[in-house]
Amino acid sequence: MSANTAGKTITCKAAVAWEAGKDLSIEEIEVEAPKAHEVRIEIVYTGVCHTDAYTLSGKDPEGAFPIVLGHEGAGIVESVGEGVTNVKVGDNVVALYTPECGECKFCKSGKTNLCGKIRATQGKGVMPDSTSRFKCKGKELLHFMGTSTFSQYTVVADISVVAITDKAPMDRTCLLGCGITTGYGAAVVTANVEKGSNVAVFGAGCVGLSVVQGAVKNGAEKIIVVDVNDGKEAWGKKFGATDFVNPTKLGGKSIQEHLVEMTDGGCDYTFDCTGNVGVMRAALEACHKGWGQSVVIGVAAAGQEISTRPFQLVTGRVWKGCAFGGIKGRSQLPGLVDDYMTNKLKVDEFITHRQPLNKINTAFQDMKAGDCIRCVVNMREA
Ligand SMILES: NC(=O)c1ccc[n+]([C@@H]2O[C@H](COP(=O)([O-])OP(=O)(O)OC[C@H]3O[C@@H](n4cnc5c(N)ncnc54)[C@H](O)[C@@H]3O)[C@@H](O)[C@H]2O)c1
Ligand SMILES: N[C@@H](CCC(=O)N[C@@H](CSCO)C(=O)NCC(=O)O)C(=O)O
Ligand SMILES: [Zn+2]
Ligand SMILES: [Zn+2]
Repeated sequence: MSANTAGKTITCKAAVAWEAGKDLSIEEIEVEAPKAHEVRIEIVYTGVCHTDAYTLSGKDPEGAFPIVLGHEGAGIVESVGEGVTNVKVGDNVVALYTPECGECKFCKSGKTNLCGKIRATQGKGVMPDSTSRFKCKGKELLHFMGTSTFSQYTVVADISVVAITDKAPMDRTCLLGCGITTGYGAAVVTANVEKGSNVAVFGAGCVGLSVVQGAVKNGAEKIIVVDVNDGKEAWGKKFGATDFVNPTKLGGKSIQEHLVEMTDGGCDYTFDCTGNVGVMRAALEACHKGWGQSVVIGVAAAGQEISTRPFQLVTGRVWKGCAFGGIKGRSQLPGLVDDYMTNKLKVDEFITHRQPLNKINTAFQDMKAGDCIRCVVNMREA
């Protein structure tokens, strides 16, 4: 493909979100060649994340339409624009919605994985030069999170892509583009959970189970999964959780009170993996006085706000949050792929459903059903 298509517009299939709240539509779209410091990727597999559904719902203040959603993708570099040195044609890659330029104030701070270089245009759904590479039926389509993996071909900034070993199966590594890395990184990098800690994880989806996996890796002693779905008890145990609590079955006692009792004063670390602001409050208040830390990972709808008594913070609890687990994609993702390849990181276990591109709306339905951890979409089957 690359010999014939470099420098030309490619026509391919993509799932287009024409408007908020409507199903995606499989369309033929035109994908322009990459400009300087851009990379065109054939997306081979993509996961579907709750954040895609969140933006499609219309509750994302940055969500605009029509758009090509998707941000959990793996594929092969088809062509590169002028000046691209970090990847080459034929490389197996993972798209990064959290880029890493290595040069901006954020990248150089050593304090965060957030990169400022292209965040403004990324949030507006355009490439760094403020234009789109996608067209359908004569209309421009917006990019999503700098990745747009629901297209058979996409164009990303060179700082938004990382090459990984071609020995790793792309139908698994796509999940390192968001869900698994996010939860695992939140435990291992952002919280840096200490050996012997008590940990509570609210919400046992792909993100929460990945937090469990990270807490196990760091030697946590008690790992309590909190979920309203009893079916998640077995999932939590599969990943190494020691306890499970269904907060709706506490006979009127609050979940924070229950966790404080279970842990002799409160958890050392808690994680919100639900996106529910009431849960975020409970997670903070379940922390141990003096040192407990609560990490917000869940994404809440526009207009939602968190609250607690300031006394909770005055008495030493810490409220923080992270995107992509605090992981720097270009520096750290290849290491996670190696951990997967050497059986140190579970990835296969998260895949409960698979769909072809032409059934991507079923993948969204799968995701919303209680028995789905992740659905992987095969982009070559359309
Ligand atoms: N910050 C980031 O970088 C980042 C990355 C990926 C996903 N996210 C967000 O993380 C969240 C989780 O994603 P996911 O894919 O794991 O979702 P998911 O829907 O698969 O899992 C959420 C789990 O929370 C449980 N839950 C719902 N309400 C609850 C409640 N009141 N108390 C306890 N449990 C409850 C559900 O039963 C489910 O098991 C979403 O909000 C998503 O948008 C954030
Ligand atoms: N546009 C949304 C923000 C959504 C959000 O917080 N996204 C996370 C990644 S979620 C992946 O599933 C993120 O990367 N945040 C940091 C950033 O966007 O710079 C809103 O405004 O609510
Ligand atoms: Zn995501
Ligand atoms: Zn940067």
